[in-house]
Amino acid sequence: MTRPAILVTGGAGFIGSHTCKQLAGAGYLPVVFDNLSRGNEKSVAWGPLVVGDIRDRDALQRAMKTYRPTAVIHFAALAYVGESVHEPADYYSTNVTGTIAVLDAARANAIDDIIFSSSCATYGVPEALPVRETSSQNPISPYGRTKLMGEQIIGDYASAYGMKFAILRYFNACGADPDGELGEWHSPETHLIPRVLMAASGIIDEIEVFGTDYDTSDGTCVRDYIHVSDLARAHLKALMHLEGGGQSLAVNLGTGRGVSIKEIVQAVSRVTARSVPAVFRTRRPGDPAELYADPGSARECLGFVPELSDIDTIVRTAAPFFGLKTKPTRLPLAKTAAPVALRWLRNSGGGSSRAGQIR
Ligand SMILES: O=c1ccn([C@@H]2O[C@H](COP(=O)(O)OP(=O)(O)O[C@H]3OC[C@@H](O)[C@H](O)[C@H]3O)[C@@H](O)[C@H]2O)c(=O)[nH]1
Repeated sequence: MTRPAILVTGGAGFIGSHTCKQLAGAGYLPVVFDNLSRGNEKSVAWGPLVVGDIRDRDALQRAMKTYRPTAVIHFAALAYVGESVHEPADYYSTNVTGTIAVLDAARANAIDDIIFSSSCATYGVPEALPVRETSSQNPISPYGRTKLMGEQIIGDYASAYGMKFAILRYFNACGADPDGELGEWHSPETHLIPRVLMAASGIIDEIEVFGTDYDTSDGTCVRDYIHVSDLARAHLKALMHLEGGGQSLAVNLGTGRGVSIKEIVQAVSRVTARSVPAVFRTRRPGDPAELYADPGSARECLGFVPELSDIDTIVRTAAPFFGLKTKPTRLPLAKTAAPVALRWLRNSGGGSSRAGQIR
């Protein structure tokens, strides 16, 4: 029996690749559509790779005509808050124009089910904690605005053209595949947990902690860290929800628990038995002091509960990718994870721009 194909834009990226692995495990064929500008070709291992840019409407059409996907999971985007402030044109072009092109291609091919990567960045500085889906969305960065616009455009397409959507608002994605087949490597790497691990392993000299004077329990920023394999599983649940005739929805994907930067540094030190050199800096512009989700809607609507998102498990799964051993664990970590990660670090220059090639 042929497996139903799912078009996964951005499937060579961090969350996209972990989702492809789970899609394949559940009997789907993930067809990755990615321009490899930030994704990694080595992360595409569970289905075909179409190298193309989401703004290239012809390439999208060709991919859909070739593989006949039954749904689209749309990850492809630029996703650095700081960069979006300095390069808004790139962000509006890729994240907004690109999303419209993906939706138009889906519509032209009678694909009704759309799963969209959104972000807690759409809420801006939250009016209350935990952040509920009904909280007002006032993004404070161009990145956050592009994601909110994406949500609104999808909503309008759904109303007018009979499409159905699952908008998933991620909190802080982190960790790595527990089997050691996939990891987190962004280039440049700006995210907290990978950088703390890089400081622990000596890849960088120290972790810079941005702000120690916030109104939080220990003065550092608090975030809701959710394991990437949990996020991937939520996408699978969202897909099955839509396939089963479920209604369109927009839900937070978080744990409901806030963790401070200091607690992250302590966890890395504890789990890897390494000291983590840290220096304290002034606040990073645009950082809300505290962000954590109310995870209730995802639980009620999708039956989704995180399973790997305690901080020690997050650190244990991510650490091998930075050449770090961890204290004994129940998780079956693959022995090959560290060399793969180190190879990625050396080759972090990234991919090519062979628009529209299908392999
Ligand atoms: O080197 C660092 C990196 C980060 N941090 C701090 O650690 C916290 C987490 O920062 P990260 O950059 O990992 O993540 P952020 O919370 O800024 O945004 C993240 O979550 C929302 C998503 O939509 C964004 O795409 C993602 O980057 C922030 O308070 C940040 O200032 C440091 O103190 N030092």
